[in-house]
Amino acid sequence: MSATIMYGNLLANQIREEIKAEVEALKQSSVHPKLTVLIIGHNPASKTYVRMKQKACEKVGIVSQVIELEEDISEEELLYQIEKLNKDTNVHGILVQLPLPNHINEDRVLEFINPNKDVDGFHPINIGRMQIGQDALIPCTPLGIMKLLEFYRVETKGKHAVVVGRSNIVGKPIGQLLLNQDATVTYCHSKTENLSDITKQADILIVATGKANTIQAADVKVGATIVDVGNTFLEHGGVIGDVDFEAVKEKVERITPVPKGVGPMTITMLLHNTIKVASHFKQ
Ligand SMILES: Nc1nc(=O)c2c([nH]1)NC[C@@H]1CN(c3ccc(C(=O)N[C@@H](CCC(=O)O)C(=O)O)cc3)C=[N+]21
Repeated sequence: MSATIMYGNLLANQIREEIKAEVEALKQSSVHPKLTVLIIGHNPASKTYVRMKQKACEKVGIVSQVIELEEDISEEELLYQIEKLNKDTNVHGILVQLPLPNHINEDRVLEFINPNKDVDGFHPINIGRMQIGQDALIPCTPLGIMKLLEFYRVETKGKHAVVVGRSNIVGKPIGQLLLNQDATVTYCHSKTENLSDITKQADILIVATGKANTIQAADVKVGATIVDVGNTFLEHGGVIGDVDFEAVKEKVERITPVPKGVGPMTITMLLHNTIKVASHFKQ
């Protein structure tokens, strides 16, 4: 039996068509959805991601503005830029591209964004709302993964979901969303002992370590569903995930590829969150 490859780009394209129609409808009621991205410094990966976000916005008719700020900008100046966007009624979504330079306090910056415009879903208010199951802006990668699991009819209720990686932007929130959908969730991380013993028990395995080859064929259960969140850029071009895809796919029921797996869903959920905010501006 060969695995189903869960192509995020196919579902992403389908959802983007729906979003495009919703943007059209919003424009009919004089709301022009707009996303503003702040990018600080010259991280090449950040530039690539921001360009992808801009292009995706353009394709569905969302206005995208990118504000490029110098690497040595002060935290106060950055907060001032955010404050202007918080107040600007034409701006629906605000995204501060991460990582930030070391001299800037990331927590302070993320908390400064108006939670109702926080299309990344990184504000403590949104994290709290999500945790208690209230309506919230949900982080894009976890939300994209949930949509992908739903599309491929992956049962979560009562299943053992193992999350490898505990970042605030992927690991922690995807575990919470799976729990909210009645999965039994185990978190693993860099200090976990006997990692393989735990990942082998997973019905659903989410791998978000940012390290290539974290998961090999021996680390998965036959028939499992594997979601690879990794995005490591190779020196000579190309991008790979955290899972040894070729070997693992022979053993499992479903697996996401990299590229064309989770990544395109992340960007699509950014568009989704932006029109979610914009639709609140409709009278
Ligand atoms: N405030 C903030 N929000 C983010 O959402 C955010 C961030 N900072 N910092 C960096 C990470 C990373 N991230 C990705 C988005 C798309 C792909 C993606 O689409 N990747 C392609 C491959 C890359 C390519 O084709 O060049 C794919 O998987 O098919 C990957 C990674 C968003 N991030």
